[in-house]
Amino acid sequence: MIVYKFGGASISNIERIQQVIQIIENIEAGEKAVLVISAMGKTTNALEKVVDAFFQQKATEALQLFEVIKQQHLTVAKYLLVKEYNTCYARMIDIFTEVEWLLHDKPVRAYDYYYDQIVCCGELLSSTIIHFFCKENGLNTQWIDIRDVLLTDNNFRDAGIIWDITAQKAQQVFLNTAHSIYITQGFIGATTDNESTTLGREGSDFTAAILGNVLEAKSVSIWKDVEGVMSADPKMFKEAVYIPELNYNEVIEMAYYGAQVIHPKTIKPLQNKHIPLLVKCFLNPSLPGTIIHNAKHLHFPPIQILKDKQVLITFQSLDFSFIGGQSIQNIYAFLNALKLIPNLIQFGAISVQICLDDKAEKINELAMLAAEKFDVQVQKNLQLFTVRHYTAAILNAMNAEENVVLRQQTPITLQILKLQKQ
Ligand SMILES: Nc1ncnc2c1ncn2[C@@H]1O[C@H](COP(=O)(O)OP(=O)(O)O)[C@@H](O)[C@H]1O
Ligand SMILES: N[C@@H](CC(=O)OP(=O)(O)O)C(=O)O
Repeated sequence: MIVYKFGGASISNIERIQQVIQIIENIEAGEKAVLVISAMGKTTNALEKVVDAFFQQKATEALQLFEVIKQQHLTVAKYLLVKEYNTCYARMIDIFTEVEWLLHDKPVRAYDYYYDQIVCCGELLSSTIIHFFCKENGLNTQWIDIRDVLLTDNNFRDAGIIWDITAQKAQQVFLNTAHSIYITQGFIGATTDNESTTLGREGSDFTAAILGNVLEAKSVSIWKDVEGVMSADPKMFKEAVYIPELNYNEVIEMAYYGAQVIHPKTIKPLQNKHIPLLVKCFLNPSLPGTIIHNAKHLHFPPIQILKDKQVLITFQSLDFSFIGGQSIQNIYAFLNALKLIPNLIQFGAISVQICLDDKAEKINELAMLAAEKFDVQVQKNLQLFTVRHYTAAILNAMNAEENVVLRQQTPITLQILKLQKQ
């Protein structure tokens, strides 16, 4: 069994979908494969706007925004399909209708619940189109609604996987049937009450890793628009170089510090079962891509990661007492309650500074909660720049940087938090 994940960029237009079909056609005969599909292009962003309008009780606007998404998907299906168009159309109408029914109601539950019920249709639609396009091209694919397999808790928008039931269902669905190529959705799941859930933005990589784990896949490949994992985002750093081989440790660090190429939750399920992760280029499938596995003693180039929209919170004791175990416990309790993960922490005698992603509402809540026990200061509009495996030249250049509010250095990792250029 192999798992392939196709992200939004790989299916963002008709030409790219045609390229993806060639990759699927090249899967070796007799090999079982699960194809995990994300929503096309920026569909999830567009669906988020539908959710916002619906939740603000702007029903007409929500329906209009949804109509645009509908037409875009119908146009793609119409262009790609002839024989299979009617069946595909009927399936798409079912998906549209489910959302439209909901949009005609008034919101009575929490925002996150509606988010998941609406946003999940992006992956349902894209996977339906790809499945029928495979059939149109003579491939005998089987479409699976992942919501019947990947079961989660009801923590909408960041649902937690119920691993044992998911493993059992995945094995029943994907291993006990004669089909060889399955098409399913990334990013979405369902509760045991059949309510749709999502796993967090960009969560399709995680879905591929979950399925790889429970199906004990030979490998998981994620198909991207880059040659493989690079030493930095090539859209931001011209000097970025391709890295042919990485280990799980390095990638988990990169993802944690904000490298956007792989979702941070992807590595653990694969590392736990020693399943290699391949990052491959859909624009040129013959390129080797990057292999991520258990390798030791690798030599890495300097790896640079820029994370925008950071905030620095300084918690200072109210009475000049030292920051000790109890105060740290209090701060961690606040962070845990709000599900906030620090990107950087620095201790002083009577203060502690924590850098976090600027999720405005949660940051305000954190500041309010902590104000009872600390003097709290919040500094916004910051950028976290991390370099792993830095050289002397990089160290000098980073030491010369201006507008730095925090700096941290270990023998491997150098980080500066600086004012974001407006
Ligand atoms: N270290 C890195 N190596 C390669 N690509 C990176 C890196 N950091 C960020 N990226 C960006 O990740 C993009 C691919 O990821 P993404 O667009 O999220 O793919 P998808 O939507 O297909 O999952 C690349 O176009 C690149 O700009
Ligand atoms: N469509 C979802 C899930 C996802 O993983 O997408 P992509 O593979 O395009 O990053 C999102 O945009 O968040």
